[in-house]
Amino acid sequence: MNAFSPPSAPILRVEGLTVGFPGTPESCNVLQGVDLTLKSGEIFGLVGESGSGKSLLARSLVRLESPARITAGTILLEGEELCARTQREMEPLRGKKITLVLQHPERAMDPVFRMESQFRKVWTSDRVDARRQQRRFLSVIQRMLHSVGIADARRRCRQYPHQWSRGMLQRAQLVMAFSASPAVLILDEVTSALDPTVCLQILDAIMRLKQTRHTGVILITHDLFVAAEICDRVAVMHNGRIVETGTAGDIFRRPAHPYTRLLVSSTADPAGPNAAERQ
Ligand SMILES: Nc1ncnc2c1ncn2[C@@H]1O[C@H](COP(=O)(O)OP(=O)(O)OP(=O)(O)O)[C@@H](O)[C@H]1O
Repeated sequence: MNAFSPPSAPILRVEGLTVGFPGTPESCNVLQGVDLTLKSGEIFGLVGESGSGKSLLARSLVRLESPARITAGTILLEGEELCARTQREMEPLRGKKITLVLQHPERAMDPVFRMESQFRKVWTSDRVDARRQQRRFLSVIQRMLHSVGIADARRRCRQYPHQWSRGMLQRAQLVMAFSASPAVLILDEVTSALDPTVCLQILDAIMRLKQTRHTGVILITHDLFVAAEICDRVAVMHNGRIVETGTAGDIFRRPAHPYTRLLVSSTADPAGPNAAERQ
């Protein structure tokens, strides 16, 4: 699936990120000095056991860590430090430069508005050419929906969210997120609880959108098959730390850390039949 090599410019650099909940001792910080870099056009997988801190890391990167607190470390987005920003200073960046997409797409939709309106809401932006963008937004959205396998997009846009399946809503959510062309897109368990066919459609949608938009994607997943299939690099989290980072091939075929070995051995051949193609 990874036919395109990612360009090398790092757009996100996280160093020593330490996050804890007030009232708990420092030794119990949920994130304990996380380091990672993300390049433009790269899909970076984040795997690890439940409770290892993946979702808290995702929320911290968009500075929605509350009630937890960042106590140390830096988050550099295109060279800009995010940890020093107030919530108000973060608002212009969220959804535009850095976006977080969560598991339940139906919760992201307003049930009383047609899908067209849902798309229009995220399309409204402070871009210089916003007015012209508004005029052609429907045709662009329809083209993007078509590219992620949603046919008859014109009719579909006139429908309400409850008339779309969960898999379609998940793809709609991805189209919304990618349509703002953020530098960084964090996807937290977006393929969970979907049947395998829909899951493949979502993965294909992520690949197509990142290739056309050159977005750097952090993909959080419990599914090692998903990570092996789609990610350029994979990081393994354990007890609030990234214990190992490497290409999907390295992580799944030659795991170095004992926890990674345990994780991989508990899943039947996550490297899968396509592993050789990724080498
Ligand atoms: N209010 C809180 N006070 C203290 N600890 C908390 C609080 N909320 C969450 N935690 C802890 O934060 C840790 C990290 O949770 P997080 O949801 O980030 O894990 P995760 O790796 O995403 O798990 P999963 O894969 O199950 O979603 C958990 O161990 C959880 O117990």
